[in-house]
Amino acid sequence: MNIRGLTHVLYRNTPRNVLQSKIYSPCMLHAFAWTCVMPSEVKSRFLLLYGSQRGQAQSIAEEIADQAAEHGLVADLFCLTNKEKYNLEKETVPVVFVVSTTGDGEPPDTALSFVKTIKEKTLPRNHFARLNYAVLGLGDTNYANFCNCGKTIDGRLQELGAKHFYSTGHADDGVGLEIVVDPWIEGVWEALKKTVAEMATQGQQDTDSGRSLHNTDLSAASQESTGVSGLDVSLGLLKLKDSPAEASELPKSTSEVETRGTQPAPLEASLTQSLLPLSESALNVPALPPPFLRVSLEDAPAQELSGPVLQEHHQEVSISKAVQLTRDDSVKTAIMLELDISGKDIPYHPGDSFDVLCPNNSSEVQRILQRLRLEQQSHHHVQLELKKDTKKKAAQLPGHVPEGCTLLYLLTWCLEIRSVPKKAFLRALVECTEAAPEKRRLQELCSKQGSSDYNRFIRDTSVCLLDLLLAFPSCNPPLSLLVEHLPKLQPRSYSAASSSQRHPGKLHFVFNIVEFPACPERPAARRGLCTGWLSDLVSPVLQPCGTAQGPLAIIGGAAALPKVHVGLRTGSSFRLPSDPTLPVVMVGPGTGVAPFIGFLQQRYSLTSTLTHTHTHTHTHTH
Ligand SMILES: Cc1cc2nc3c(=O)[nH]c(=O)nc-3n(C[C@H](O)[C@H](O)[C@H](O)COP(=O)(O)O)c2cc1C
Repeated sequence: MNIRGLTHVLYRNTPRNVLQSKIYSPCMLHAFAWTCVMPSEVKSRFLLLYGSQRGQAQSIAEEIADQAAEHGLVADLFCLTNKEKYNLEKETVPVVFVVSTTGDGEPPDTALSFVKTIKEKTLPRNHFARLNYAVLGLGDTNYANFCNCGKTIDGRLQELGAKHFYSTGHADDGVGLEIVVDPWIEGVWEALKKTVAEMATQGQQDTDSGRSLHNTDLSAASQESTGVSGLDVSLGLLKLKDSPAEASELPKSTSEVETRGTQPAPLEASLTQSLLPLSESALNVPALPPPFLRVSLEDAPAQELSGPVLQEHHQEVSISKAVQLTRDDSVKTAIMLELDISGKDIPYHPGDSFDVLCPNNSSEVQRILQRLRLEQQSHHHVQLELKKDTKKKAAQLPGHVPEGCTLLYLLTWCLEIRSVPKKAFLRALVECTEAAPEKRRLQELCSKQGSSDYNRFIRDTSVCLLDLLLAFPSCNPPLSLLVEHLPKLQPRSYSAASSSQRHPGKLHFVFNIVEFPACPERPAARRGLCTGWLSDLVSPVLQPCGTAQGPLAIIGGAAALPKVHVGLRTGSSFRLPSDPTLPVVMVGPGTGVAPFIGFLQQRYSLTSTLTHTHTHTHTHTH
């Protein structure tokens, strides 16, 4: 029985709902039938052609040929110069080109004649209509015409009707060929196997339709032989059941086969997935930032630090009061905190702001430790050293990491783990990522071509290191990379919402608990770093006390008042005009009205400003 006959049997015996489900298309049945009748021990071949000046393209092509057997394929490997060995016009298998560029964007000597031939102006537009090919171009971005030979061959084959079966790779010797070459080779096998099968199916269809054109009797005989009776087809993949169908519903045209891509195209781009053209584009990725730190962990007994890294002007103060300003069903929870600054040197004025030193979220720290597989060493002491052979200019030990602090302390109080990773960090993460598609996506995100995806999926959604580690599970960076790339954990600043004249020894500030809802890039919702931490600090001591209009909760007795570290920010010029007769209009969004409360208390010695101002704000912001 021929392929078409077997396809027909499969088709007639496959339930309609299975066919309609798009899981098994008629086209697939056809391809499947082809694989059924193919002798399993015969390896599928493909043609592998290289053009090389100094041997790199040749050795990469040889490497591809060596790996082919592992994938059940065999490569016919030739240098482009050996034209008598191949015939692209008649080729019935996929063709892979590996070509470098030399001189000033010229083809290597061994590819010159091939390029000249395909550039021949007399060639018709459909000259290579049957050709399925992929190009791996080698070049160097330090030269003006990057990968020009690969691009020339690619462009001309397209003009002459050939089709890509796999995206073109442009590898840059300037940053390391392997950045593109390795993932390109890893991905080519799947595409090759599919294309080999599709071309074989196509070849068979062409043969069959050729036969039917020339011999109608043979066609009739073949249709007879496709009757179910007398055939015993048993397949594990498909559950066969009688279901009559017309032979005319079988795929007939070549376009049905050709329009199927080698991989299902994603519908939407995401943090981990790009769309065309980016997914097939050549990438300009930044140079790999040179590593400069050696980080070791020591299990030596030493005093463990606790609390933030303090500077001179930072002081520890108690939270003496907390008032929840909004009701539970409000869009945002607003809280006013009163700090007891009596006896401290914090000479603030309304219009000033001050820093609150907050730690990273402990569960995020734990999850990073887990991902780095360092949970067991969280209390080990971190030793930092500059790499002696580092190529980084003016490399320095990070000043924000205290000597000998523990790993837990480092991640809790020193590094901004929520910071949005810069492109250089993404570039460095590429090197620690195993899976080829993840590697490629990280390359895209740090590349020039992937800039808008970077903005959309990383910067605008405030994606942080942990989000990336979760989205790219085969990315396993060493601790040193985190210390090199994560910036110093910054304090968060708040405006004073009180006047020290009105509240001597006290400092008020107001904040909303910022919620970042879950999104595809960040599957778990999270709260603002400092506001989430502050609300956790006070919530155990908040006691409900609300009336319909008044505050809902207020901090309980003097016991167990939480402490925070703060520092006054100097140099503010945000002040009320000194002329008290001057009318002032104050406009601010939400908790942005905080400094105005201080101004009003200062000027009018108001006591109930907070609630009034808040009510007013509410009206305007919702
Ligand atoms: C003399 C010379 C000229 C080159 N000119 C270019 C060029 O114009 N464009 C480009 O992208 N790469 C250029 N390259 C980089 C090579 O294409 C790249 O190093 C490639 O990996 C070499 O592969 P091969 O050893 O197979 O020739 C040039 C390299 C050399 C040594």
